[in-house]
Amino acid sequence: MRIYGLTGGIASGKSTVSQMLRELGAHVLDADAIAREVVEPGTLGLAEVGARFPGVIGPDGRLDRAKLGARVFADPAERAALNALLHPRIREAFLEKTQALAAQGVARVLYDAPLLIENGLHVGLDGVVLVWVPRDLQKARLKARDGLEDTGAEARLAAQLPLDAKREHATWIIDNTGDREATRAQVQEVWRALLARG
Ligand SMILES: CC(C)(COP(=O)(O)OP(=O)(O)OC[C@H]1O[C@@H](n2cnc3c(N)ncnc32)[C@H](O)[C@@H]1O)[C@@H](O)C(=O)NCCC(=O)NCCS
Ligand SMILES: Nc1ncnc2c1ncn2[C@@H]1O[C@H](COP(=O)(O)OP(=O)(O)OP(=O)(O)O)[C@@H](O)[C@H]1O
Repeated sequence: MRIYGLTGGIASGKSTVSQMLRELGAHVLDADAIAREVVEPGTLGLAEVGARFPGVIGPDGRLDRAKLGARVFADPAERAALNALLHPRIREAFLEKTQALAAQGVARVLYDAPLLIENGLHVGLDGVVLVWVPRDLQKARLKARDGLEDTGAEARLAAQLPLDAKREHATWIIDNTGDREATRAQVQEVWRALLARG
């Protein structure tokens, strides 16, 4: 089975591209979704996060994501601590899901992961698709989508490698500056390239 990375940055348009790829028949595994599964109520992941970050589990027993986000995006050391707890679990769940797809005979899978390159996970993959936008547009879309003030948006952008620095690791770059149809045309082209590789 071939494994491709699908990356970008916060609010660069990965989910938009991933949805378009799914419509074309691609299998996409979503790291953000896996990151939620590993802290579902009753998991060891949630227990460990609750022990390290007191007060982030709400009265309903669920993770208060806004509270934890405010803490970790404001402080690199706190973020590193959360990453150390969750990234190995996310990685393990990704490998399990990939193996299950391989056992079903699926020919290729894309791993949609915002921190793919930051975490060195692009090394050894069959290729990397980067969803790129200029930084000012990335910030504007982030603020609009998440209702963030400038400081909050800057803190989140600072937690990731700039998209411009990710370009050198990309096999294909999808420029998501234009409208959705302009992006869809590029997605179709990349999908054809993936199919051509077998
Ligand atoms: C801090 C948390 C609780 C905030 O939750 P929230 O629902 O507000 O955001 P969500 O999970 O949807 O993430 C939104 C975006 O933030 C960015 N982001 C999330 N975590 C991180 C991180 N540790 N470092 C840098 N950027 C991050 C990504 O671009 C992601 O797509 C959550 O993001 C989390 O648990 N992060 C740690 C796990 C992780 O690294 N996830 C990223 C994918 S592996
Ligand atoms: N081509 C586009 N034109 C206009 N708006 C867009 C376009 N692509 C995405 N958006 C909007 O920009 C925001 C970010 O897109 P999306 O959620 O796909 O990004 P993402 O990379 O998956 O983000 P995250 O990693 O933070 O979850 C969303 O509000 C989305 O509706």
